[in-house]
Amino acid sequence: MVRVRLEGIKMSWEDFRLEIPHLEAKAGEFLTLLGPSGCGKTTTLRIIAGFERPEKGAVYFGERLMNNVPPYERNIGIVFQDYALFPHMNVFDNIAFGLKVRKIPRNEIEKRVVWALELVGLKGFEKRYPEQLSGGQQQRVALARALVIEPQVLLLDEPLSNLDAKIRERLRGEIKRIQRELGITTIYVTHDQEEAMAISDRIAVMNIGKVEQIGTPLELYYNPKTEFVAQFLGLSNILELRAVDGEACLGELCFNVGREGKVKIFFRPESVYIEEGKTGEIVSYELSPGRIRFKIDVEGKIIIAERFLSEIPFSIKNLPKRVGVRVKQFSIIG
Ligand SMILES: Nc1ncnc2c1ncn2[C@@H]1O[C@H](COP(=O)(O)OP(=O)(O)OP(=O)(O)O)[C@@H](O)[C@H]1O
Repeated sequence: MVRVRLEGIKMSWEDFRLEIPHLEAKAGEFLTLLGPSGCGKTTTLRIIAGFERPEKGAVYFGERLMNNVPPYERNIGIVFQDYALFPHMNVFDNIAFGLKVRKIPRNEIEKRVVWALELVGLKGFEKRYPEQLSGGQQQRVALARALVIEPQVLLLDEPLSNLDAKIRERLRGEIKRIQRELGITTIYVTHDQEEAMAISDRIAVMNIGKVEQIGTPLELYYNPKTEFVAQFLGLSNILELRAVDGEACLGELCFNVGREGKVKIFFRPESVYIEEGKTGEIVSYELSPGRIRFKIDVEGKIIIAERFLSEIPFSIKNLPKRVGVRVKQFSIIG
């Protein structure tokens, strides 16, 4: 297990600047780089892999400075979005390739390939060719190929984005299980917030070449530091209010903020509770299995609330025009 650390990284293309003063994946950690297309996730991963040389800054694996170590000597396993298997080689040879290059003895290669195939649930597929495999199976082979060399760091660049939703969900569970089992430091790139939340120990949210915030999925979800992070991770309510005597109010809906002046208050729809009362007017609602999402107008501002159907004190057929609104968990951003 090794810690991966970036210090003072700067890199620029014509119309893009990547700037990462400090970013660290702890030893054995599953760290995800999450952000919209073009924010610099892949470039960051390529710098860690050694495919890209930053103009400034340093990459460390443990205490070792890696800047001048070429990719093939960094002992990393990499999986890309498009599998990148060799089409003319069967599964066994695809997985064995990196071991052959390293001149590992034949019997050791066989043992390791069998181990890797079992790890990814593809025992018995040795003789198949990539074209005889589904997308999900091809990606398992790519994962086995990355792991068979026993890398100290695993880098995954959108490995699931070419797969359909069901397989994507199953495979992400397996990637997580394997990562835990091997305890391998893993850096994962995705633009899918749900995937990032499901799979990561910590997430670094990136935007236009910068890391906006890093934290556990729950920290980021409930305590985002910026509007970008709040909005990127899901539906959010953000209210700009003026606090007086430590309290910021929108009509009857008050927040104890412990400060004066302008504040930006953030809360998730599932932190909003609905009760009998007159705080706001129901503008619309949407049903999904077992749940209900309301838009409620409170003093001219729309608040989104989401609850289990069993939690609201009214029948849907008999919803009142006005309801009481309470927010149980909020934070201040900006
Ligand atoms: N070799 C290159 N030459 C010029 N510009 C590049 C190069 N590689 C990346 N870029 C630019 O750097 C920016 C960041 O690209 P990068 O691939 O790191 O983003 P990303 O967050 O991984 O995006 P995506 O999710 O679309 O893959 C983009 O504007 C891209 O066009």
